Parts: sequence; structure tokens; C-alpha cells
Amino acid sequence: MWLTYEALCRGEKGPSDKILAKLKCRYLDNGNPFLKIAPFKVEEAYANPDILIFHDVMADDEIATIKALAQPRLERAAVQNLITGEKAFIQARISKVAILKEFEHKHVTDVVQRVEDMTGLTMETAEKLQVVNYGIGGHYEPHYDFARREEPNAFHSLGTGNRIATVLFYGEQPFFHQGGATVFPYLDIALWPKKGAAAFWYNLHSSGEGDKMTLHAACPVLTGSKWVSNKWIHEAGQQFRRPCGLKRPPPELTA
Ligand SMILES: O=C(O)CCC(=O)C(=O)O
Ligand SMILES: [Fe+2]
Repeated sequence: MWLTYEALCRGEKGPSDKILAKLKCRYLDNGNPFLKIAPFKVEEAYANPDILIFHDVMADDEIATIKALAQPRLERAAVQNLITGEKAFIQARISKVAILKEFEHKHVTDVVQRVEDMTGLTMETAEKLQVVNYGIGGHYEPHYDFARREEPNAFHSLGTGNRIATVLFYGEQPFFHQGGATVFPYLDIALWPKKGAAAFWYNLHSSGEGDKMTLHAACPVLTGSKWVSNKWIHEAGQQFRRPCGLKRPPPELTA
């Protein structure tokens, strides 16, 4: 897995032609009348699990607002200690983060509403927008966004269940292919950040179990700087939007 992670970061590896041949680009309106006029431009980066790229979903002025709000509040990123639940600083995650509230600025409100339109999922139980800046060498080693079986208390205090899905907006990319890709080592794919685009995937199977294949990483930035904004969407409130499936995935696909 580690060698694949590194090779993907270097741009040396990608999915097979057989997999690529099945991927499509399409317009998406989710049945929303407004979106019939201005549908999202969606590119499939992988199918099953579906990893989607939404193009042009954050405007330049929105990106500028988000950066300006976040900049003075950036703090070193931490992770949660699995046992104590406390904040810990680790070498595996080097970046600076700030949290923005939805009502701080119209641009943030609009972006959060857009995530709802893109995904069809409710934002009522989602975490606040997390803005991340990676400088040179900044990275986040392979990890899951969801709480695994052995961490049942990870999101306990939020009371909104596990992280069902992730939306990751790209606000600035390192110079072309000079690090900073979001890579999925089990799927052999690298998403090269593109300003204004966003990646979306479900972290959980429809059974509610974690999807092992969603392991991903932010590759070290080699030149320039990388900005992303994450919206982590939770399970609570999605029961009519993404109903549970009746089939359980095989144990080797869960985590
Ligand atoms: O910055 C990226 O490309 C991915 C970030 C990420 O996976 C995370 O913050 O959980
Ligand atoms: Fe992540």
C-alpha cells in the first residue's frame, strides 16, 4: 500500500485502461429545477466505489473570501487520539486548518448550500467547513475519514453518527503535478487538484459499514501551496436521501 501511495503521488501509477474505459462525464441535476438550467459538470474518477469530480463548483471570489476568512485563524492541524480522544499533533498530518461557520459570510452559506445541491444530502448534521492550507512538504498520510469499527466513540460527542461522505473543494493547487494530489492507494487513482473543482465520495457502504477502499491521502506539496476546504457529511438525517441497503458488503471491503 505504501509503495502504491508514493508511486501515485509521483504520478507514476494510474488505473488500468479497462477501468478508465468505463468512466464517464455527465451533467447532474438531482431532479432540482434550478439545476435543470445550470447542471453540475461531473467527472467519474472511479466507479464502485464512486469517486466523483465536480467541476467549477467554487467561484474565484468565493475562494478568495474563504482564504481571507481562514488565513488569520489558521492553526496547526491535529488528529484525535483514538484512546484518549484528545487532540494530537502527528508527523502524518502536516497542514494548517481553520473552521468557518456557515453564517460568517454569504459565500460560505452559498458553498454549503451547493454541497447539499451536489450530493442531495442534508447539511443539518454536517461538520462546519474546514479550510486547510498545505505549504511545501505539507501532507496527510493514508487515512480514513470515517470512524472505524475499533473507534466507535470517535464522533460520539457530535451525536450525528459516522461520516457518511466527504466533499473536498480545491482552492489552490501546487504547480502542475508538483505534489499535492489526493490519492487512493487501493484504487490506484490520483486526483490532481484543480482550482474550483471538488471531489466527492461516500465513506460508508449503504449498510453503514466503512468502505475500506476509500483509504486516501494528501501527497506532499513540492512547490507552491495547496488550499482545500472539506465538508464532512454525517449519517443522521440522510435516511430518506440515502436509504440503507439491504445487502451487506463482503467483510474484506469493510473497515
Ligand atoms: O487535501 C487533500 O487532498 C485530502 C485531505 C484529507 O483527506 C482530509 O483532510 O481528510
Ligand atoms: Fe481525508
